[in-house]
Amino acid sequence: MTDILDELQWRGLVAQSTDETALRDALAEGPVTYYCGFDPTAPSLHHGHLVQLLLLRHLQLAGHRPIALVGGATGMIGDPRESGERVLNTKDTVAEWTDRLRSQVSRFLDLDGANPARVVNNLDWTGDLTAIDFLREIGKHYRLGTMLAKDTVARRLNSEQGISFTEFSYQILQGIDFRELFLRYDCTLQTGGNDQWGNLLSGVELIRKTEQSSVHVMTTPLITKSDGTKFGKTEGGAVWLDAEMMSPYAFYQFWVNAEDADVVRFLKIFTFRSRDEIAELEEAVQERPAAREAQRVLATDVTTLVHGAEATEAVITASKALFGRGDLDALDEATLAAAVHELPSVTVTAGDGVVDAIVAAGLVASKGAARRAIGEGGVYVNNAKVTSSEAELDAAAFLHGRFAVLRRGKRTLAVAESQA
Ligand SMILES: N[C@@H](Cc1ccc(O)cc1)C(=O)O
Repeated sequence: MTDILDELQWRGLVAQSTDETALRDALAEGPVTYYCGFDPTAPSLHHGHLVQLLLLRHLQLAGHRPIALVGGATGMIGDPRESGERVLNTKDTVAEWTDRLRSQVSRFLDLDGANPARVVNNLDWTGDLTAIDFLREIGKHYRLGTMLAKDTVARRLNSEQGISFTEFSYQILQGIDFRELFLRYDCTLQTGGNDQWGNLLSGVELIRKTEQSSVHVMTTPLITKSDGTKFGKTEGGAVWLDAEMMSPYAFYQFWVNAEDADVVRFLKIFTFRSRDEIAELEEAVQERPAAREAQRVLATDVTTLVHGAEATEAVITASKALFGRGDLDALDEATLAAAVHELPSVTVTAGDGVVDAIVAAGLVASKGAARRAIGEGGVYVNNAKVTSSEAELDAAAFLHGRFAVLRRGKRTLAVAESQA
């Protein structure tokens, strides 16, 4: 069996760790209990959390014991971020989002078997902690100099806005969590994004001081794109894992649009494909980039992982149908709505001319160009070739009474939406 740390390093999932040799030995010796925390700062996890979930899963598949922590307590405080002080959410909101995250993370881990995952909420041990106990029993172990030197704190301290005592204290809460999980479950490894380094060490130091034990941390690198733009930025903000916040169709599109220069790196990080499979896909990128095989594997695997096989199949069927390789009539309304959601759109009334619609949708520059395109046989409504410049979008053209898919040539799409 390959060394799991080697495997994770090969995948590009490791940025830094405490004593690498000791960690490697610990992972080789037997099952290690490890954890990663997720704060309810939104109703859903996103692409950044996905990296952490994959790391948890890889370690679980290698026989180790995961704990996914949801931050019912830390979510009420807020991890200091560079952009400034957070607005506190109500306790009800935090509780609701914590529940949602709990069920989301559970889907990525095996809750049964020989090394089942646990899902815990840090409110269970932080909720009843009194201010006096917090200051006497925990606060005494924290040196102000160390706390102030933490990257995120230092940056905020030097910003115009500064940092509240509330957010400044966050690192202690995360330290308490690691110690609690160490005491309860013999958890000896915490993982997280590289921006979490300071928070991870908080627990390492607390456990060293109060339990005279040494534990490990390991971080994942920030995922970057080769063109320098931010990974995971879409029109709707983040790449959400919740199907209500980002349709599986849009989710699939995000991955299938990965650049050739990024796709192999993303396959290693976001899929469970083997070295051989990835080597083959790498060759495909070099030899047949236009076929986008690697991108399709990436998008299919990640969408299947997050939304399941059935939703993924529906997405693939829909995107084929949009481009004329399948039956648009067969798509259910929700799938079709998701599929046309990101297309340029024009609102029309039944009876409007195709020429006007494709001009308004931006598929052609002018009415003259529209007539020429139709004359050349390059305009389609719902995949049927338009044969006359006089053609109209009659009521029957609107799928589910709502959408007519307009296409210019092979690839350029728009949607005409029927006025309600
Ligand atoms: N601070 C982490 C979340 C977290 C919360 C509690 C923990 O014990 C660990 C991690 C983040 O913002 O991503």
